[in-house]
Amino acid sequence: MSDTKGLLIVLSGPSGVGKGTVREAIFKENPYHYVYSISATTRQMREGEVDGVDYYFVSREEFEGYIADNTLLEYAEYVNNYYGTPLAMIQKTLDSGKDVFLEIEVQGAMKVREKMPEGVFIFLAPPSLSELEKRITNRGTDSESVIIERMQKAREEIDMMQHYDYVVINEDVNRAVDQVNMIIQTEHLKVDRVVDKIKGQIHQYFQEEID
Ligand SMILES: Nc1ncnc2c1ncn2[C@@H]1O[C@H](COP(=O)(O)OP(=O)(O)OP(=O)(O)O)[C@@H](O)[C@H]1O
Ligand SMILES: Nc1nc2c(ncn2[C@@H]2O[C@H](COP(=O)(O)O)[C@@H](O)[C@H]2O)c(=O)[nH]1
Repeated sequence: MSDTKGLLIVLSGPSGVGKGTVREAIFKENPYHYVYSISATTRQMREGEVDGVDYYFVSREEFEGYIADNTLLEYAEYVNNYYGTPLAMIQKTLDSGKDVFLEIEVQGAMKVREKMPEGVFIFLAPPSLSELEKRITNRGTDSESVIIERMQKAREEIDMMQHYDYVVINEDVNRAVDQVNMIIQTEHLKVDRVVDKIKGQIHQYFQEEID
């Protein structure tokens, strides 16, 4: 257990906006500080994806078992598939002082906000809907009908950006990465977090004297 808890960072926004791209760049710059929360999903594995790295790919029955057993922090049904955040690693990682990154859609992010309002909620927005469609299409991972469904969802999701702490427009990846980094730094420096850290250090000092 660390004297300061890690930060829960929720990066959300429509499919194809670039959440994964931005998160990967941030992890590359600072590989030891962050832990990525690997979600469970019932979606078919895409070419190049690895089970246990990109997602835990499970059947609908398995996923419904997680729901029944309450082992998910949140879950949502998105374009005919379940997606959910396993709860077990989140608290353990935050207690160890590391920041946890969740990369999830909007319904799930709002559920996390209810349960863990101390998290930092960042909405990644596209420069325009036409650019979003271009990105999903060029990624080449989804059929035409799925792209239409994802774009329909995107319109609803963009409407929800006002419920986030921060909105970052991902026009240029490097600029978006800088802005997310700046948000994380700012959140780490917030008074209550710094006070908690000092309290933890003082407590540890006396603990060592007592021992
Ligand atoms: N700023 C950008 N400019 C142009 N293309 C981008 C930008 N950011 C990401 N992309 C591209 O857009 C596509 C979608 O990005 P990515 O897979 O990271 O999105 P995502 O939000 O994680 O999607 P999903 O939620 O479906 O997993 C990728 O091909 C990526 O290379
Ligand atoms: N509510 C949750 N949403 C999640 C989770 N993991 C991923 N996602 C989001 O789902 C959509 C579709 O993802 P894709 O990999 O099929 O393109 C996208 O917005 C993801 O961010 C989760 O655990 N919970």
